[in-house]
Amino acid sequence: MAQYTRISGSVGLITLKNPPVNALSAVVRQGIVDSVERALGEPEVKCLVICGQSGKFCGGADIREFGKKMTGPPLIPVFHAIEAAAKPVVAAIEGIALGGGLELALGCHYRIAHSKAKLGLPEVTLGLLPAAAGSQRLPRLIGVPAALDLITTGRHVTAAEALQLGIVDQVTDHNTVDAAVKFALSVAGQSLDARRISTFPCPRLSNLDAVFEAAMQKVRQAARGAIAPVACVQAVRAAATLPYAQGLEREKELMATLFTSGQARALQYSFFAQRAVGRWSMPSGARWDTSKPKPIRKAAVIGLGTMGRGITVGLAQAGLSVVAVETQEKQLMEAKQAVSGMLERGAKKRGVSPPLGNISYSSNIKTVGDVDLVIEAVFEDMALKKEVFQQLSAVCRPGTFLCTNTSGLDIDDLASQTPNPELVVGMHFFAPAHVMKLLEVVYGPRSSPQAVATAMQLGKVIGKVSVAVGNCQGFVGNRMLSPYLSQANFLLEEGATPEFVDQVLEEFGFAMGAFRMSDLSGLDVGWRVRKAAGLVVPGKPARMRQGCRYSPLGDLLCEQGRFGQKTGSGWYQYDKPGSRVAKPDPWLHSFLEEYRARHGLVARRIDHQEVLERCLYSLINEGFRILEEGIAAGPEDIDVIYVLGYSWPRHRGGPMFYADMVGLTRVLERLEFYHQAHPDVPSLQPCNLLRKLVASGTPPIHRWREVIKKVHSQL
Ligand SMILES: CC(C)(COP(=O)(O)OP(=O)(O)OC[C@H]1O[C@@H](n2cnc3c(N)ncnc32)[C@H](O)[C@@H]1OP(=O)(O)O)[C@@H](O)C(=O)NCCC(=O)NCCSC(=O)CC(=O)CCCCCCCCCCCCC(=O)O
Ligand SMILES: NC(=O)C1=CN([C@@H]2O[C@H](COP(=O)(O)OP(=O)(O)OC[C@H]3O[C@@H](n4cnc5c(N)ncnc54)[C@H](O)[C@@H]3O)[C@@H](O)[C@H]2O)C=CC1
Repeated sequence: MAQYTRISGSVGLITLKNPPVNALSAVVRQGIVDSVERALGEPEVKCLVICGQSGKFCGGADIREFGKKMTGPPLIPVFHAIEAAAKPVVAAIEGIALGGGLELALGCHYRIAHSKAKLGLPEVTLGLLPAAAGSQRLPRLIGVPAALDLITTGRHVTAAEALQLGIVDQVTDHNTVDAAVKFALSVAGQSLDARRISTFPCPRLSNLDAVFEAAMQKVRQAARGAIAPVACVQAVRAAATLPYAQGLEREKELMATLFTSGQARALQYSFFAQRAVGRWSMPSGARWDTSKPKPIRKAAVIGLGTMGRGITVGLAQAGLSVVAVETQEKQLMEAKQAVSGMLERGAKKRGVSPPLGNISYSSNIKTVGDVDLVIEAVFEDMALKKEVFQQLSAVCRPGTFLCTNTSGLDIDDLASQTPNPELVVGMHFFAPAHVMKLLEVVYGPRSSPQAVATAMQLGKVIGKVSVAVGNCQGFVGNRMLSPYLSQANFLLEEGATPEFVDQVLEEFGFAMGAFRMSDLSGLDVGWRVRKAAGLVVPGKPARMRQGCRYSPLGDLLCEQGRFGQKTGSGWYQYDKPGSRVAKPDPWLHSFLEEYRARHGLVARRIDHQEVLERCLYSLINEGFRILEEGIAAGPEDIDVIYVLGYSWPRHRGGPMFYADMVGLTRVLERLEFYHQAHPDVPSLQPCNLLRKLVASGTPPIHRWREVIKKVHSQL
């Protein structure tokens, strides 16, 4: 609702009340209309202030209303009524003014912000544009280049930047509503002609075409197929070239296309999914709201390689004390330098001082005796990790949580090395660990709810989106990646090139195709895992293992020392080791031809559809198996992992959402088709849960859990 009160006799105060973020629901919109009307009708009222309850101005349109039947007054006329008011209306912005919230403020005649407030038009991140006149008012207020930046990126700006850009008129460190009331009284009675943004001409640009061409090129490059950023540029162009009323028409037209698009649905699903994963549960019944985390003040990181360094940075930046342990003296020195560099760069960006003093370095594991939690990040070698866990059990004080950053080893096996297996969980970070938002928190059968809650909470403290998953080889993300990469390799055997497979996957929206990604992460990583699993057996019939199809292509490249970018060659060639520019490699093409000839394989023409379907549907099929086994609690968990950890295009929601969009019947049919063609590839065999969902009438994704429960109850 919106509450109307009178203060100081002559100020009408409208308070938006819709927890948690005072979103503009139908009731709130109606409340604003009624309150404005009332204030304008009261002769004693000289001016109005609009604020939000609980220190939050407004989080924008109520996203939960999207896709439902529209009720209540639409936003645009509400904001026009405010702008047209004959008494000054001042927005008192505390906390947030986002999306429709900022558009509401732009409809007001003046804006006062608290110094800690954040403002922005993040609609593009939900697959939309600021269609409550934001795309038309903002360029008129701050000019085209700045508006293009804010609207196409959706970034939030601080109050200080908003003041500098001209979005707000005043910033206060004190009570914002008091400041706004004082300000409103000071301008009461003054002419409002120069305060109605919709009447402003858009500031002229001499190089208008060039500005928009450059903006379009930039968003197309970054968008990876997302349509909203493109529509945002078009809407701002309308503001720059058309009268306000016509610009609004164009904004509406563009919004209509976006609003009903699958991309907007996917992005809005993704928004809620990222919040839903925080409400985790375990098969034991333990849950987020019944398990209390322990506060972590001091942590240790063991192993300062690629991952340990990033994890140390993340912990120190969040204000924790960190003991960073590395046995190799040379590595320790290098790590210290690298970590300090990362902290300094990060601090410079945020305008704070680097928290170098939060970290103590050591080559002796005994120095971790007084920490609350340890994160082990030594080589991916079970024997070594077991040794480290035994050492930790001996030196850590009772109750210390022992976490491992393993990419896929058995958490329970590791836990068995300690007298307190309930304190052991996986904290699987993604590289670079201080940048990537995802954290898989892996519980074993003996992990306590408190250990899971503590790891989830620590993830939050260091700014991660944490997803709780069960223990199995590769957990969720890497396990699903395995059939995807296998299919990519099989396609090479059958006639495709790495360039073609990558092109199709990148056109779909991945930041990198399967082969460019493998070259970046290092081909030796998978090679070691396959060796440990007994799959790399020199001299064995190359293309079958344990009765299943197996491609040794990656192993053969590793045997040649081609580990990817780091060695200057892999699936592609690079100018020098470490270079990032992948170039097609004639050597690789001849190698593939010789390989096919050696194995009697005849190259055939493979089209886009086959590449996409085989790579994606085998990955999705594994996702259904994971749901069936209860390794992930729901499809949202898998989708968040893929969007945040594996560069799955956000505007496609995630693999399970994508399956829902394509249609489960279609996914099942195509998997059946490919499995018939490749009966020796078990990952193409549709799993029971997928069949069950189709048999139960292909319910929409938000109802899959009902069927998953039934699958469990039959086990
Ligand atoms: C606000 C935040 C920054 C807060 O962050 P934090 O404190 O970290 O808390 P969270 O966990 O994120 O959130 C807490 C809680 O709040 C829920 N929530 C947050 N924002 C919203 C919201 N806007 N609506 C509803 N609920 C919200 C969140 O889900 C959490 O709850 P939980 O899920 O239960 O845990 C952060 O939350 C944030 O960034 N929020 C999003 C802000 C945002 O993006 N705002 C923009 C919204 S879109 C908007 O405003 C649209 C417009 O401006 C234009 C609308 C015009 C509409 C006109 C429609 C015309 C259509 C024409 C086509 C017709 C086609 C046809 O013909 O049919
Ligand atoms: N590299 C990646 O992209 C990812 C790796 N991981 C996992 O993280 C772990 C570490 O991987 P990376 O950082 O890539 O390895 P890395 O090879 O870069 O670093 C490992 C470090 O551990 C040190 N070390 C070895 N034994 C030690 C001991 N007993 N005590 C202290 N330090 C010791 C080594 O000297 C080395 O510096 C592995 O389990 C890996 O599977 C997880 C996610 C992503």
